[in-house]
Amino acid sequence: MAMASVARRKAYLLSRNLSGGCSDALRYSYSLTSFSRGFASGSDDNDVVVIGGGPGGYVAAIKAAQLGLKTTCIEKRGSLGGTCLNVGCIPSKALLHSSHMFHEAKHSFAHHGVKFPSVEVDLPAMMAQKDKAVANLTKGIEGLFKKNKVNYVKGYGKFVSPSEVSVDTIDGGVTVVKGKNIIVATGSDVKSLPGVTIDEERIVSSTGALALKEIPKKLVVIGAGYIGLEMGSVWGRLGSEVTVVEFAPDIVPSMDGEVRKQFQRALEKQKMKFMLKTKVVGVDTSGNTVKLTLEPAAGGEKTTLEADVVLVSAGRVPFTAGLGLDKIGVEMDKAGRILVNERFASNVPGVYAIGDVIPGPMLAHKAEEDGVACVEFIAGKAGHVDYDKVPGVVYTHPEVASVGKTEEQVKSLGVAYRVGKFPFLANSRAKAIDDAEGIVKILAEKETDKILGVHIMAPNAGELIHEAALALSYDASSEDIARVCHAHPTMSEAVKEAAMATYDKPIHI
Ligand SMILES: Cc1cc2nc3c(=O)[nH]c(=O)nc-3n(C[C@H](O)[C@H](O)[C@H](O)COP(=O)(O)OP(=O)(O)OC[C@H]3O[C@@H](n4cnc5c(N)ncnc54)[C@H](O)[C@@H]3O)c2cc1C
Ligand SMILES: NC(=O)c1ccc[n+]([C@@H]2O[C@H](COP(=O)([O-])OP(=O)(O)OC[C@H]3O[C@@H](n4cnc5c(N)ncnc54)[C@H](O)[C@@H]3O)[C@@H](O)[C@H]2O)c1
Repeated sequence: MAMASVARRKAYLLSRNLSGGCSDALRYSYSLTSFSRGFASGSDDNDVVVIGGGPGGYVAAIKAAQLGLKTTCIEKRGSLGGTCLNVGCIPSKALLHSSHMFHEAKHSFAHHGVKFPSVEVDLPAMMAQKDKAVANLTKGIEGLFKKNKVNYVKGYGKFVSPSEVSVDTIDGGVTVVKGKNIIVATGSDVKSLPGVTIDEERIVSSTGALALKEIPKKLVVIGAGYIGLEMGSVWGRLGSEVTVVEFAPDIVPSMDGEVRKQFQRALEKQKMKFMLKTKVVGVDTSGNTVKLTLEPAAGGEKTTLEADVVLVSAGRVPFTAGLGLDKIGVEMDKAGRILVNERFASNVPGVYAIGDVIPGPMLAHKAEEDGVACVEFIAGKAGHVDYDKVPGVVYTHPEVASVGKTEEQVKSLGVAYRVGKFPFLANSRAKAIDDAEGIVKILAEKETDKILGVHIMAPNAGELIHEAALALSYDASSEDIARVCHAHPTMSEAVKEAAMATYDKPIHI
């Protein structure tokens, strides 16, 4: 049965040549031979040991167990879910939602005919709701481990050999966990900036920004990326004056340029200030406020900026401290990322790596896909991840979501293309709910109409993008999307109309 489904998948992948002719068919052919060190049979050894219980690690562990492999997951923080669940995706989305509700209540409800005398923020209650969401979800993963018979060891793991991990357990003991195959899923940590010392009170990383005890009057954010804009939005909505200092000429440099411009305007309307092409060259914490010294990125006259709290969000770096990778000879690149091949195998036989600790987008869903594919390869099955089709979402309001290539990337490839756009101002659902700021933009190959990239700015862009992700994964054309019947009235109709605009004409504009 399993062989039949593998054969079907191989025929499918080869026939479709899915990701631009490179990875899928190739990855499949790797998967036909198991490069793993084999599986445990009756011994105490594990088939798979996973170091790190984040979205990459815990998903890999569950999938490995589901594939019948004896599996142990080692996690040092005492709770599962990694950065994402404990101090990342989930708590930030909880605060984004709560702060959005406050902002709506204060600024939009009356317009909809919903009035009450006053609205105020109860910050401890907001934080408690966030903490409850995190606690429930981390416990949920422990439940999934039990259900799938994944052995869970709480402690700090380090390699003593390519098949043995010594764990300093959180209750003070030491234990050695042996595995035929070991997956490193140790994630990432905040990138520090020279001369800017994070104390998680006045100079905070995202972790501190998720747990401030008071709403800062002035918040300065260093870095206009995902974290800076999301956490800047949270505190801006709650009343902080937010200034974002960005080294590059643009916010979220990886975003489609046209959508980015509209996005920046939307954030500026929400009173977020931007200082682009600017770098922080000094920080003085001696007074009651933090004083930042700034300089144009290209050099020039220095200026100062005061803040009650400074958020350092200038990127993240792979986390491999104390793992002993050098001891077993695992190769890494200059950025400290573990180098792996198409099967997530490092240069050391039996040692694999997934998620934020390897090259690729630092996103939870990408880490999960890595985890599943990695253990499928270990089990001798077909694994599949296409980094060109990983959606990205900035969860501000409006949200910005994209999948595939930006217009700048398409241009640089020299591909002849068409663009179809549709504004939410012409979408009936968006108008009905009075939340119509945004656009859908589709890029398709001129000759074949094959979709190359989709970019959406909309209140719920993070949900809308998956129609596009599916289309891209199936090599669909814009006409394929346009000819699918979309329910009315929905925001999704804007995707259909943008698709119509790509190969022909939209109806409603
Ligand atoms: C504020 C914030 C918001 C984010 N929001 C989103 C979002 O909305 N969507 C999204 O897709 N991504 C988001 N991310 C990124 C996302 O969190 C990461 O891409 C994702 O967590 C990576 O998963 P991972 O499993 O590779 O690593 P991690 O989640 O970092 O997990 C690694 C785990 O390994 C453990 N570990 C490390 N070393 C050892 C060791 N030696 N022994 C034992 N355990 C060890 C760590 O304690 C950690 O729990 C956000 C990140 C931040 C910081
Ligand atoms: N919604 C999401 O999916 C989400 C949310 C949060 C975090 N994340 C992930 O976490 C990672 C880290 O987030 P992040 O926002 O820290 O990084 P980022 O890479 O998204 O953005 C960092 C920004 O800081 C700028 N920068 C770098 N050095 C600087 C300096 N010295 N001065 C001023 N600006 C500087 C960069 O040009 C960039 O715009 C992201 O790569 C993202 O993948 C994802």
